[in-house]
Amino acid sequence: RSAGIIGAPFSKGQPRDGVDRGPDLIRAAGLLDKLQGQGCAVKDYGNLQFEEVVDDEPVGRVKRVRAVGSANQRLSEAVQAVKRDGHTTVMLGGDHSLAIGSIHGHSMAVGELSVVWVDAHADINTPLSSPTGNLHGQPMSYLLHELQSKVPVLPNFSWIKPCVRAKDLVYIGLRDVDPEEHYILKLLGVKVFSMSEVDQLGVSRVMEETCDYLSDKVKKPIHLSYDIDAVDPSVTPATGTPVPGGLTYREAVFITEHLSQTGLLSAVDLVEVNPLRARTEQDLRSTVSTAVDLLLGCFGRLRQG
Ligand SMILES: N[C@@]1(C(=O)O)CN(C[C@@H]2CCCCN2)C[C@@H]1CCC[B-](O)(O)O
Ligand SMILES: [Mn+2]
Ligand SMILES: [Mn+2]
Repeated sequence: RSAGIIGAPFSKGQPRDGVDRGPDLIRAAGLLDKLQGQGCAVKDYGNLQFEEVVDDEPVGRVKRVRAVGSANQRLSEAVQAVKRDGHTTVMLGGDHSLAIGSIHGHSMAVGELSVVWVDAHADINTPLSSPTGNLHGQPMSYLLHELQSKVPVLPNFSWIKPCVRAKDLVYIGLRDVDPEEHYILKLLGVKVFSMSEVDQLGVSRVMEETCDYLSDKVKKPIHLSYDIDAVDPSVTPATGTPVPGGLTYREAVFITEHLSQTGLLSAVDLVEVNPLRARTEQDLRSTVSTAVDLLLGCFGRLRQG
C-alpha cells in the first residue's frame, strides 16, 4: 500500500472559519509517521494553495461559488497527478465541497468508480434545493449523471464532468437529511444505510451489504468520502455541523477496516475537522486522533495488531 497525502486547507464551502486548519492538525497528530509505522509507503504532496477570489457575489442563493469552483479544479488536477503516481490519495479537508474535486480527479484518473459517503448528511442538495446556499451541502449534485438537468451553469464550475452513477453510490450514517435531499435519494434509488439501518443491522452487516451492493456487477475502485461529523459528537465534537446519534468510535473504525480489506480503496477524503468548534483541548484532541485512526484503518491497521 502507498498513500499520497494532499492537504486542502479550504473553508469556502461553508461559513465557519477554522476548517481550513484541518490538514495541518491531522499531520501534527502524526498521521505520516503512523502510516509508515504500519508498513505503508507515504508521500506528502503538501497543502494546495488556493487563489484568492474577489467579488465572489452569491449566484442565486449559492455562496462563494467562484472560490469553490476554482479550488476544486485545482484539487481535481492534484488528485489526478497523485493517482498517476500510483498512490491511494488521502485528501485532508477542509470542508466537504472539496469532494467535488477529489471525486472528479479520481474518476478522471481511474474511470468508473464506487463512492462510499460516510456522513450525518447526504450533501446532495442542488443549487435550487439548498436551504443554506452552502456548497459543502451540495457536492454530489455536481457529480451525479442523473442530476445534471437539475444543476444550473455556475461560474468556475464548467470544468466539472459528471462522473458518478446513482447505482454506484452508498451512504452510511445519515441522520440529518433535508426533505429535498430525501426526495432526490428516493427518486434516484440511491442505497442508504442511515443510522436507523446501522442500529437495525449492525455495522458489520451494513458493510457486507455495502460491498455486495457495490461489487454486484463489476468491482470498481472505491472512493471513500468520510465526513468526521458521521461520528457521534461525543467522540468528534470539533466540526461545523454536529448531529447527535452518530457512529461510535468502534463503528467508525470498523467501516475503514472493512473497506481496507476489500483491496479496492483507491481514494479517501477526511473532511470537516474544525478546531474552532472545540470547546476544550480534549474535544480537539479526541476529534483529531479519531480522524487519524480512521485513516490508519483505511491503510490496513487492525485493532488486533
Ligand atoms: N443539508 C445541509 C445544507 O446546508 O445543505 C443543512 N444542514 C444543516 C441543517 C441544520 C438544521 C437542521 C437541518 N440541517 C447542514 C447540511 C450540510 C452539511 C454539510 B457537511 O459537509 O457537514 O455534511
Ligand atoms: Mn456532514
Ligand atoms: Mn459532509
